[in-house]
Amino acid sequence: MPTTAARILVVDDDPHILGMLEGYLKEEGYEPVTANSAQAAAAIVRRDHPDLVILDMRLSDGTGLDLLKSQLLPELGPYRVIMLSGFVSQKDAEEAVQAGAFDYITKPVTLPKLGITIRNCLRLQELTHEVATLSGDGVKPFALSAIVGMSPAILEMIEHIKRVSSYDVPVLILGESGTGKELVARVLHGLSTRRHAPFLPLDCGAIPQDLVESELFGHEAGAFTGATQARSGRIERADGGTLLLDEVGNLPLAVQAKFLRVLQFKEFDRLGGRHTVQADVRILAATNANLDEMVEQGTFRRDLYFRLNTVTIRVPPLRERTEDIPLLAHVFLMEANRTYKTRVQGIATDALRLLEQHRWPGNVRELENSIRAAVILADRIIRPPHLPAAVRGRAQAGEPSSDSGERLTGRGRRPIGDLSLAEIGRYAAEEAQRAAVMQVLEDTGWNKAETARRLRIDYKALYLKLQRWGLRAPKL
Ligand SMILES: Nc1ncnc2c1ncn2[C@@H]1O[C@H](COP(=O)(O)OP(=O)(O)OP(=O)(O)O)[C@@H](O)[C@H]1O
Repeated sequence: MPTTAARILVVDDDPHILGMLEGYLKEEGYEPVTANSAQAAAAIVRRDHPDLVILDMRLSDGTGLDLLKSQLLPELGPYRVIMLSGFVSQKDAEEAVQAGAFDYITKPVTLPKLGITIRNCLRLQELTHEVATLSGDGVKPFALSAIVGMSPAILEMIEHIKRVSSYDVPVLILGESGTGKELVARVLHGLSTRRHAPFLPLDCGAIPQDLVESELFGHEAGAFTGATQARSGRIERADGGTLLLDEVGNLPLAVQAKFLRVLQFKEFDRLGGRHTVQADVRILAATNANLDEMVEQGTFRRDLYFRLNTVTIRVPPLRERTEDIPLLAHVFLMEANRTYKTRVQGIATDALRLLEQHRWPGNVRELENSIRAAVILADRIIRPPHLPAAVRGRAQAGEPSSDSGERLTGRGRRPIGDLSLAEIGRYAAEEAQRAAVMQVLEDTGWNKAETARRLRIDYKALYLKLQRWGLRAPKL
C-alpha cells in the first residue's frame, strides 16, 4: 500500500520525464508537484516543505548536487531526496547519497523500482517520526528505539534492557532526576509479554503520603472520611500489566509492608475491604535516592529492597554521555517544530558548544525543556541568546567550565563544537537509521534475514551496521 497523500516534488528539466513521473505518482495515490529548474524547486521547497523530492542530477540552471547541498538538505534535513542520475553523473549521485540524499536511481527510470524506493524513504520518515515523538500518551508501550543515544553508556544500557526484557521479574531503575527512568520502564513494559495490558506509573513522591495507600490498593465505600464510593487502586487497574513505582523511596513504611505482600503472594486487600484481591502485576521501581542508606537508617524495609533490586538498571546522567547531546537536541528540535508548528532548522555551532559544556543537573528533561524554549525564541537557527541563562552561564561569563577541556579533548574526540551542521545532521541520520533498524528487529523477533528483507538492504550491510552499533540479539 502506498502512503497516500505524501507530497512529492519532482525536479527535472525534461518535460517528458516530468509528465511521466507526475502521472505515475498520481496513480500511486501521491500528491505530486513539479519544477523544471533549480530555482523553481528551491522556492517550492521553502514554501511547501514536501515530504520527498525526486531530483535530477542535471538541471538547466545548475546541478542537482548543488541544489541538494545548498537548499534541500538545510531546509528538509537528510533522507528526503531521491536522485535521478544518468550514467555519467553516477559518481555525483553517490556523493549526493553520502551528503544525505536517501538513494539514487539510474536512468532510464524503472517505475516499480522508483515506487519501492519512494515507499522505503517514506517508511523511514515515519519511523524517524515515531522515534522523535517520545512523549507517549501514558499507555502506549514504547519500543527500544524510543531511547535516543549512541554513546557507549547508552548502548550498554540498551543491551542490559534487552537482556532482562524476557524475564518477568521486578526491576529497580536507578538514576538522577530527568535521566529517563520512566522511559526505560515503559520500554521494559513494551518489550514484555505484558505489553498489551496497562502500564501505570505512580509517583510516590508527588502525592500526599496518606493518599498513597488508597491510590495503590483502592478502597471500599466508607473506608475513610470522604470515601463515598468504592474505588479500585492502581495495582488492580494494572492487572496483567506493569506498575511503575516512581520515587519508591518515598513509599511510607506502613505501605511498604503491605506492598511486600503483593510482591510475594500477588495479593492484597483494598482499604476497608474484607476480601483478598488477586493481582498479576509486574513491579518496576525507580529512584534517585540511595536506598542502601535508607535501609541502614531504617526508613526503607530491607526485605522489600531485596525483592525489588534482584535486577537493577542504572540510567547514566547526561554529563556522562555528552556525545549524545547533539543528537538528543536535534530530536527535541524536530519534536518541538512539530508541536509548535515552527520551522527552526538547526543549532549553531556556538550554541551546541554551550549545550555540550553545561552540567545538566536536570539531565535529559532539562535539555528537552531548554530546546523547547529556544525553538520558541529562535527564528531559523538556535543561537546562544535563545538558550536559558543557566546554560549560557559560566561559558558566557568567560569562565572555563570545570571539566569541559578534559571532557571534550581527553578521550581524543573532536570537540562537538567543531562539527559542522551537516556532520551533526549525518550523526542524527545515523541515529535515525539505528532506530529504524532496531524497530524492525524488534518487530521480527531479531530475525536478521527477515529484517534485511523488510528494509530491503543487503544482509551483510545489516550485519556490519549491527556490529558498528554494538547491537546483539537479546539472550533468551
Ligand atoms: N535517551 C532518551 N532519549 C529520548 N528521550 C529521553 C531519553 N531520556 C529521557 N528522555 C526524555 O526526557 C524526559 C524525562 O525522562 P523521564 O521522565 O523518563 O525521566 P525520569 O528519570 O523518570 O525523571 P524523574 O526522576 O524526574 O521521574 C522525558 O520526556 C523523556 O522522554
